[in-house]
Amino acid sequence: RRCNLIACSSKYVLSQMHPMWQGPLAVPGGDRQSPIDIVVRKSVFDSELKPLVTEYNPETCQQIWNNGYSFLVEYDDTTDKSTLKGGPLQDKFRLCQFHFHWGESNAWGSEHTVDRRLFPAELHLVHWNSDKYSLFEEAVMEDNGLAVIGVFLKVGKRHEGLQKLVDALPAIRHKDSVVEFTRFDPACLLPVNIDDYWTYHGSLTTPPLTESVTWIVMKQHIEVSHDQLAVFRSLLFTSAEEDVQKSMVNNFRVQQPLCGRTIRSSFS
Ligand SMILES: NS(=O)(=O)/N=C1/NCCS1
Ligand SMILES: [Zn+2]
Repeated sequence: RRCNLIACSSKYVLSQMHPMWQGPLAVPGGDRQSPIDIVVRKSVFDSELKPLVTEYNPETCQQIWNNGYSFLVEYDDTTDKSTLKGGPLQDKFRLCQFHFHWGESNAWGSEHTVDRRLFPAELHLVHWNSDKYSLFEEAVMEDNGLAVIGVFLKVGKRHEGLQKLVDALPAIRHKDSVVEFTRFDPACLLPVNIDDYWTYHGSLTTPPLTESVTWIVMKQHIEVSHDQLAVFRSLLFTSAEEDVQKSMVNNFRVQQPLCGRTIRSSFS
């Protein structure tokens, strides 16, 4: 408890040293960092939470690229074509990208956990508040700037919708590689039931780590095959020019102190 208080009370918290980010990253505030463990019995049912409304337009899908930490599928967010509203959100949020975090083995890889349960991977669909701001870069600095949907992945049957994305990965094996990627509907990656979720106020889990995120973590996971996940692990953190090639695995942040935050659930 004491160590948590130190982490929460200090003006700056040093996020876990991470080789990819060359040393500790001080983040402002530090009392609403992510990811966290979701302790189910401590979450509070909120009957005011509405169903989530996603309206994704596959035509806004543009490219897929390896940013040296994960791979991102990027969407045209110059207009309100792919949006998220409802749930805990007061405003309309625009989809800008989605990406994943995963482990070197199926035993771990997710950033959030549920009662300490780890999943082999976690999908993040990143949206910014287009009612209040005009650019992601602006929204990322504001309390109510971002909304990220987290979906856990479990190893099981092959995910047909994911395969188009998996087939594109060999073309972006190295850091900074990018290929055109169009007409992909991210709704196919959502679980059947999107009405059951946990929500809390937190931060980005990769730079700039700003405390601007309303997290919406789905209770229901999706299934992908072992082979599909293995292709994620065939990506590299390193660029083609580097001598030593490093497999892109374990690209998750260590969990952060809850600092007294309440996690609400949309289900009882
Ligand atoms: N993993 S995450 O979605 O919380 N982090 C991000 N950093 C920049 C855009 S999304
Ligand atoms: Zn993420």
